[in-house]
Amino acid sequence: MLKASDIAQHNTRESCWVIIQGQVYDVTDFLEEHPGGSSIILRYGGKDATEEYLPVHPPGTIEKELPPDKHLGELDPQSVGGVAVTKSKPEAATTSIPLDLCLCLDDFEKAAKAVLSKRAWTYYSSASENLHSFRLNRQDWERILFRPRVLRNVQRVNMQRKLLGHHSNLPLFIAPAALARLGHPDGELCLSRGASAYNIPFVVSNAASVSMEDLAESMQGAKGRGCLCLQLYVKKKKSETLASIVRAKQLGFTALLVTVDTPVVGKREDDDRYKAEQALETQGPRPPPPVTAEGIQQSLQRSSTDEVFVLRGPYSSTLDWNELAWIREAWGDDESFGLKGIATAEDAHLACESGIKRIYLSNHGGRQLDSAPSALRTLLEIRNLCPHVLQQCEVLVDGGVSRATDIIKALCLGARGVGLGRPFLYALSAHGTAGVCKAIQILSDELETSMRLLGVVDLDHLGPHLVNTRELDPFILPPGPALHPRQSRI
Ligand SMILES: Cc1cc2nc3c(=O)[nH]c(=O)nc-3n(C[C@H](O)[C@H](O)[C@H](O)COP(=O)(O)O)c2cc1C
Repeated sequence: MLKASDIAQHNTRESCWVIIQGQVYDVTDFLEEHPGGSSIILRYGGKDATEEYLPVHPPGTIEKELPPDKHLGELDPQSVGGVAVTKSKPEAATTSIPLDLCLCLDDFEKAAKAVLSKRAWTYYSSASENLHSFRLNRQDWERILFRPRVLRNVQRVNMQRKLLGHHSNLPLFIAPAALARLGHPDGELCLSRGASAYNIPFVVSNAASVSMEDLAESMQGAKGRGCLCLQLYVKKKKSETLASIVRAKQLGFTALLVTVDTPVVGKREDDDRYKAEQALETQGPRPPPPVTAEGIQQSLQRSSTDEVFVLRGPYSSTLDWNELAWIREAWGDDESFGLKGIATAEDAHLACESGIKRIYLSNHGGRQLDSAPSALRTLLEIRNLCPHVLQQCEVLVDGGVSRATDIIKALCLGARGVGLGRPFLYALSAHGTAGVCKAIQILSDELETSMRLLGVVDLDHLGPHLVNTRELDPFILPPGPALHPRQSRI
């Protein structure tokens, strides 16, 4: 048993120990490898990090990441009197907008903002650089107008659709978003319960804070209700990627979507600023680097060769079209395999040419490359330059969706289904599973009403004749010579 006062001595970069759920770990060698940066660990050096650790790591993470000899033993509970245990700050407000007053998805955003910690709000709401893509996502849906038809019998409406290999009650799914436990103690379980209750697909993030096993178990018993798919980040270590694929397969996940827009993590300044503030608070200001020609030269050289400098995040920056082959092979079923984060007609065409059957158009909620197009613009580009993709592949879209009318517009233009990320994170943060269920119910009601008002009773009757895209058309590459796979590779 280790004494709290002894553990407290190990609070530096040279020797850093943390307590998690009564167990003591030496994380010194892991500091630089930590995907969330070293400063957050250093903040808890020599202290109890349980409250910080639990919401953002699935069970077993530390055991998996650290060699067994870094588990130093148990904390002596008798000794705790002297240990400086860092509690998370009481930043969260206690009031929110009551569920009854959440009438549209934007209400959940306001409700969540009122209850989330600064850290959680920052992580969920942030987007990259000037937020151009983030804003475009929302604005572009508004630039499409409907061409509603009248005098039709719209009494009965069919909103069901086969989506992500699943007979879904609605043409929408829960998009993968990491760290749901930052928003609610049950985290992603709120999402799996909601997906199951409403029989829609849930694409689980590869960086989820609840294990795939627990999510799969939560869906059991709800026979045929909802389905789980896995979003895959290809990690630098191939073995980690393979392990995720094997686990998902064994647990009966029905589809695999490889995220391809994240060779590095985008520059989200709100997140970076939050981390810098935390580091400043605990470690004080860092001395400025010496400004000499030699020093600058060295740091430039380092930044172009040193992986840690160049690559933001733990993801593979070498993933290319050829490397996809082993991932497809490991998954073993092309019908349920897809790519997430396609943003041009060329790449959609290339994917289709390589036999990929599912293409998910997305700019990652504006969190990756700023000024990347909205999924809606990519969809319009595909319509112009390689419309056959819409026939040969299941095309999914996401980004900035806040209304069922946005979903209908996407479907009219050839998308098979539409994902929502932040709206569900906000719903679970404000009201847990009940919030997620209410958010889906709102979308379902809006969908039914809007289809009737548009004069359509079945999703299969939606088509381009029902929308006016003129406002966006001037910004979309016009139809031209057919795309060639080899040209596309350039
Ligand atoms: C907080 C947050 C975490 C996310 N985590 C992931 C992730 O782990 N994997 C992934 O492929 N996309 C991730 N995304 C992107 C979403 O899958 C989706 O593309 C995006 O949220 C859609 O935009 P919306 O939030 O406006 O609906 C994340 C988005 C947010 C907001």
